[in-house]
Amino acid sequence: MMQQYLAIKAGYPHTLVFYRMGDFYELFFGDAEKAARLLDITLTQRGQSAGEPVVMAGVPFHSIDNYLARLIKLGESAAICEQVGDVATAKGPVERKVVRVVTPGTLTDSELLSDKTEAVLMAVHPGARTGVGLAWMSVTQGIVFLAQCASDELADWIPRIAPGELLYSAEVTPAFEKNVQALAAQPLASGQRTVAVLRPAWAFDGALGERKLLEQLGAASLAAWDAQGLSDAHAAAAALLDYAEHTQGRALSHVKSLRVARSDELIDLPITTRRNLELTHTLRGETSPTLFSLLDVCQTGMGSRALRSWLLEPKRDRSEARARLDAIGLLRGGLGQTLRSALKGASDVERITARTALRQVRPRELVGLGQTLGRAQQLAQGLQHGLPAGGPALLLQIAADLTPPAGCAELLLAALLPEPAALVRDGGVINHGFDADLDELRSIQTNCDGFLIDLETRERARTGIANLRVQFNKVHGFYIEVTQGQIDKVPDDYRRRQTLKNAERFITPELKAFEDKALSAQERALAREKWLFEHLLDELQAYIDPLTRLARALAALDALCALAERSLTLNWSAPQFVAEPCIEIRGGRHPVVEARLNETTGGSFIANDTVMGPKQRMQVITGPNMGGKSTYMRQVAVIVLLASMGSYVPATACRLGPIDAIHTRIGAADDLANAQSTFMVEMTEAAQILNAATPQSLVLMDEIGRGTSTFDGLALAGGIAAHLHDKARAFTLFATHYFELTEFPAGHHAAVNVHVSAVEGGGKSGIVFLHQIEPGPASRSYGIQVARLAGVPAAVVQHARHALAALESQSEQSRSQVDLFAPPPPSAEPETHPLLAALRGIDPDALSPREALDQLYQLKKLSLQP
Ligand SMILES: Nc1ncnc2c1ncn2[C@@H]1O[C@H](COP(=O)(O)OP(=O)(O)OP(=O)(O)O)[C@@H](O)[C@H]1O
Repeated sequence: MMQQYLAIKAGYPHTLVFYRMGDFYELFFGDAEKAARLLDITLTQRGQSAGEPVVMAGVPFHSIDNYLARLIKLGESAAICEQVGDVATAKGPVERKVVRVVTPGTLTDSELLSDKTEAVLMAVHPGARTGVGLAWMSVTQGIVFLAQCASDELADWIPRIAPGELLYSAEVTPAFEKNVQALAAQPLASGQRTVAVLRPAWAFDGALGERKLLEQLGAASLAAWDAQGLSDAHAAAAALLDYAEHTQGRALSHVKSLRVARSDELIDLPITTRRNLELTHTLRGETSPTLFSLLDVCQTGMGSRALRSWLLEPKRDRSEARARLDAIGLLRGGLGQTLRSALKGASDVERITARTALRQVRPRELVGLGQTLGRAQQLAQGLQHGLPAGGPALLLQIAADLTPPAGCAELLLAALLPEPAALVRDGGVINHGFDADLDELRSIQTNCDGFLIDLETRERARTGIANLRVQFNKVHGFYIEVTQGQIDKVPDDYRRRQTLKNAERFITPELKAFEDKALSAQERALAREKWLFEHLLDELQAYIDPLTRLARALAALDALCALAERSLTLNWSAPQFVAEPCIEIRGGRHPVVEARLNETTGGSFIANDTVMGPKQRMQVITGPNMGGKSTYMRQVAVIVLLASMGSYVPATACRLGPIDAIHTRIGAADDLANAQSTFMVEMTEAAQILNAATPQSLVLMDEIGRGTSTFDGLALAGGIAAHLHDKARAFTLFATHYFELTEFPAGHHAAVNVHVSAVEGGGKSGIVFLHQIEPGPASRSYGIQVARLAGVPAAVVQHARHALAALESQSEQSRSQVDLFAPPPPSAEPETHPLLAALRGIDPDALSPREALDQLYQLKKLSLQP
């Protein structure tokens, strides 16, 4: 057995091999030690192999999914090795084979996957020059995507595609490998990481990739997909498909779609933008409250996944968004609500279809599929009824695709019990009346008692032995028992089976025949069920294409109905796309902040207008902290994004010109993992934006420059604003605390000042935020009031007031003469402890970690003074 194990393990050196032994999956040697550590299971030792004790660890077969889920979360892969030979006839260990490999990028099992996200597998292959070929897919979705990009663009593509696994060739340059590993190591927006997987160089072959793609598509040329000539992407696709087939243990017959992604096709949403706008994860990494959590009222996992990809991949071309808006417009009129109720509880047809193609589907999933097909039929009819003649093209297409393939639902209904066993292995899956042989085998089992009573009655009558009994025991099987006193009445066809003290036991040819049938019936019924199930899977292969289309139609309908529902519930309106460059929003709101306000304080959100066009491309936004600057800027970006995906928007009206990117530089988070300081991160992000922004980009800059000293920061912020205004000419929202920047519009014709309003005097904090955007610069910054509101000690606030007064009184003179940190006169405040004075002298943002530590020691020392 160890020989067999080692031979199998040799094929999966980097994967944990789960080796089936009876009711357990066992892991051996290094795998066992690793699994024991990761899964907290017990290590044991048994026997010897090559003179060493065999170290092993096992998990019960019925709870394997649970362990697999944990391993996958940790980025590990597992090869599942089953017994495939016949236990009864095997000499030596039963034949075993790896039937599937479960890896983070190729999950198909509904038990291991979240129903709202895809597991994505990706391959990258550097070409002869500087380009890189990319290929990616989700095995359950069945679409292969190809792209080619410059190698420095990989850093944009990988986080956007967010693969669970990233394949690369064993023969790339060390620099490329280092880059791939560094990109894989970066946490994704979800907090998950990508696992980089080394594959043999021969797997990355362009010609092989092209051939494999043609085979999948059943086509003679890739021209129809505009995918010819992308040899680096083809090479990546070769490795991608090879690996996916290797993990699934079979060809991927359901993968029949191909798409070429071009970097200029989508609105650019860099990972920083996704993070800052809190699209799918909050800045803390939670999935709610986010824009997606607010939008996602889908009834099915398929719908949620579609909606998510619409949100994260809006197209620059507006035709898709227009089609969705038309559809939503119609669904808002009551039809959407009806369809939503009908969608409730529908099965995940997309995943079930993929799993059917991969022959991994479970009986209950197929029953769910059968029921959902009935529902799809109703939905198709409901839609066709509800649509006006020539009604929205998207809905007409969905209605056509929703019509189930003829015969499929009927086949499933006829073939499967309404509540089948979880696994075919246990039997109890195939329906009654579907197969005459199975019915007979089953009737033997169920009618056993009836037959025996009937036989007993007949034999009593035939022999005249009144106390004759037909019975069964495990050792001797079926028999007819006759007491010694009646032996002479026994007919000739009785064969003696066993002699007891008071009785003889006989068998007859009829009983023998029944015995053979009954004893093997159960086994045969099980074998027959397995065969029938496999046969059913064969038959279902013919339906894979229409089922895949139906799944996409269901998903799209669900997502559209969700958007229609949101637009009604949250009071959103339809955006209008125009050709001239502009972003015009009337009564815009930030949907997530608004919802949170509603929930928590019941307070109402103050709506704001935004008007930007060729003559007014930049807004310099000033106003107090907490005044709503960030919220205002984000709401503009969110509204632009929602419109671009084809959703209604939280505004009373919205006119939108072409948009190619949304860039954001907001907040400051230390990138500790990459040992970059706050300021370094800030400047790196700013540099990326300055290099990428175009006149069709929307740029959000929140307090740029605050990570360094005032003069540095101010100088940098001014330079950045000038570049965005003069060179990039992007639509820019520029929030700043540098009052000096309010002079910027005077010298730059397309920039204007706006401010968030606040009034002094109200409440105990001395300030009331109105959250209203108004023209012109803010009159003052209210920083000290906000500090007081936040609970900064009164002495510090008082000190600050003093310093501020000094600054203001000297504002006409040179600023450098003002000593910001000069202690206030003794009358204003009692004498300060040297510790406080030292504390005040520290600018945390300007310190290196080393200096910070030194300062800490200093402070500690000072604290000991009386
Ligand atoms: N338009 C609005 N209507 C109602 N409440 C708002 C509005 N805008 C902002 N708020 C509330 O004010 C809070 C602070 O807003 P925001 O973070 O945008 O302020 P800010 O000016 O960017 O502050 P800072 O400069 O400190 O970052 C929000 O969390 C929200 O609760």
